[in-house]
Amino acid sequence: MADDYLERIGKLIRDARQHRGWTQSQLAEALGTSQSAVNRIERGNQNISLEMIARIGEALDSEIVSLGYAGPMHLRVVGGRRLSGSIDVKTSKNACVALLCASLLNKGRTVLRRVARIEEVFRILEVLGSIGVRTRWINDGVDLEIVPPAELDLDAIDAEAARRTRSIIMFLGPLLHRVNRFKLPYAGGCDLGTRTVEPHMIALRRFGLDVTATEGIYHAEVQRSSPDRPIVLTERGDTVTENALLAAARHDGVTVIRNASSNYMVQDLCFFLEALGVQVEGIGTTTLTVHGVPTIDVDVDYSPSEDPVEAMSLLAAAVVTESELTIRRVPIEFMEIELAVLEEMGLNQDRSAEYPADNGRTRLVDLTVHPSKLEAPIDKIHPMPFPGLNIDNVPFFAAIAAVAQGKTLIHDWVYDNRAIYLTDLNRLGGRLQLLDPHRVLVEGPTRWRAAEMMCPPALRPAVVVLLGMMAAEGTSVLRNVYVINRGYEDLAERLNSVGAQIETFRDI
Ligand SMILES: CC(=O)N[C@H]1[C@@H](OP(=O)(O)OP(=O)(O)OC[C@H]2O[C@@H](n3ccc(=O)[nH]c3=O)[C@H](O)[C@@H]2O)O[C@H](CO)[C@@H](O)[C@@H]1O
Ligand SMILES: C=C(OP(=O)(O)O)C(=O)O
Repeated sequence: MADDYLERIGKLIRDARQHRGWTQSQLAEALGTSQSAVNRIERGNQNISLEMIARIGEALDSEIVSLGYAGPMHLRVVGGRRLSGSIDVKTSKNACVALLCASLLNKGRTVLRRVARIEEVFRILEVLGSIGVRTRWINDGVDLEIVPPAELDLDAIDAEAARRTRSIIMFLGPLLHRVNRFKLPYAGGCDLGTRTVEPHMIALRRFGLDVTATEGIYHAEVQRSSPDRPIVLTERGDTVTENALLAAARHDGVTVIRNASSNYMVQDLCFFLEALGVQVEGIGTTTLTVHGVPTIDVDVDYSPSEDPVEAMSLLAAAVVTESELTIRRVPIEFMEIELAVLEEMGLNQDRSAEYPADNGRTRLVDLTVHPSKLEAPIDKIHPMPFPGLNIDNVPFFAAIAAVAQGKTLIHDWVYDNRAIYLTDLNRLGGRLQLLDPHRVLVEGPTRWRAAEMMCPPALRPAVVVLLGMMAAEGTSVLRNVYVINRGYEDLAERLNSVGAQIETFRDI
């Protein structure tokens, strides 16, 4: 961009900011950057991306600089490049959304450290903001502060934001302690086939919540009651376990939850509840005993842990690009089975000594992946609830199997649609055969070729396609990557920092 152009944009931004009555620091906070960066932008001394112009336009609600915010975001990938160096894993989407919902339990101020700046979190923040919860990014946009109002304004709920996430379902647990009657829009999220919320209703009914669903709205009525015996979950699902925990946290008494998920996000939520003064026994097991407290009013400061699925994604990026890459801050307990399978496939990797995550509980390692000659595994790849191979990590095995010698059977029994989207890799030269909606046979190795295509409407398969593009020589285009931004913060920029060449652009 020519310098005078930068200066002109800088002036427009300054005018729009002043028109809004904001200081540079306030704008910086809204953008998650520093005051000095805003100052440089306004003086035209900072190269500024279309992406940043779009975000400023959005923050200032200004037509003048909203030019770049016209359409969906796309990625242009120059593939065939080796990655090198090291990259940090960010905090997990799934813990962050659960903790945001959990903040509704607390009358006090909640601070969550190093929250991933991802679309899924933004949607929940929009919903929280619409019902009167004050949220703001602090410490240069790194941490989140959440301050609830005395009364929530549930009638004002931002239904559009709510419908774009599935996590909104986790409002039910906390809300049943605050209001006797409320409405919530249906939960949305990725298109992965049928994902019922029946297990949530079955668990929460025990606390006196009755929900009828009509025309895209859940109508909730609460006549608070005590579960008189252990709650047995009908599925060992993550968010259903979290919802039961959230309901139990402010239930005046002891609640036992059986067939609970002990997955990473559930553990993070348990640690957070403990910080709120709710004792939880059995963390990491399938029976959780919750000593609820009727009123929670504490100023709490908590650091959610790192994302094992992001760790798996970065590992898969290294494997398909035949790179040597160190992935730092890997929550090893939640990657062990994946790594054991990959070792059997021939992956050459080494790990640092373990060290604690900022929550003081989760164990992390730095993992270095070396270029390896991989063979297809003898047994099929299939997920199980933790401690099994993580359901969200299964799609990454499709990309890895594509570079391994031989045939790998991937069986995603969990989701109706997800395995189907993996066959998008065929557009990039992959040889994947869909045996039925849940099983794909991947034949490797692959001679990748560049292509232009739409993102599949599911987060992990979309990233798998991106990985294929990174492996393919030439320039590929991946269109409409909102679904990736739902779960990954600045993925393109971060991969570029270790040697990828991915450009983000928008239709203007
Ligand atoms: C915000 C969040 O944390 N999302 C995660 C959570 O979603 P969430 O907890 O919403 O997962 P679902 O309730 O949709 O469960 C996933 C699928 O597995 C099936 N199922 C699940 C458990 C079980 O014991 N038996 C069974 O059949 C469900 O019927 C469903 O089809 O868990 C999923 C499964 O780990 C992950 O993919 C999501 O990333
Ligand atoms: C399926 C996923 O998430 P969600 O439950 O948010 O749709 C995922 O993280 O891969």
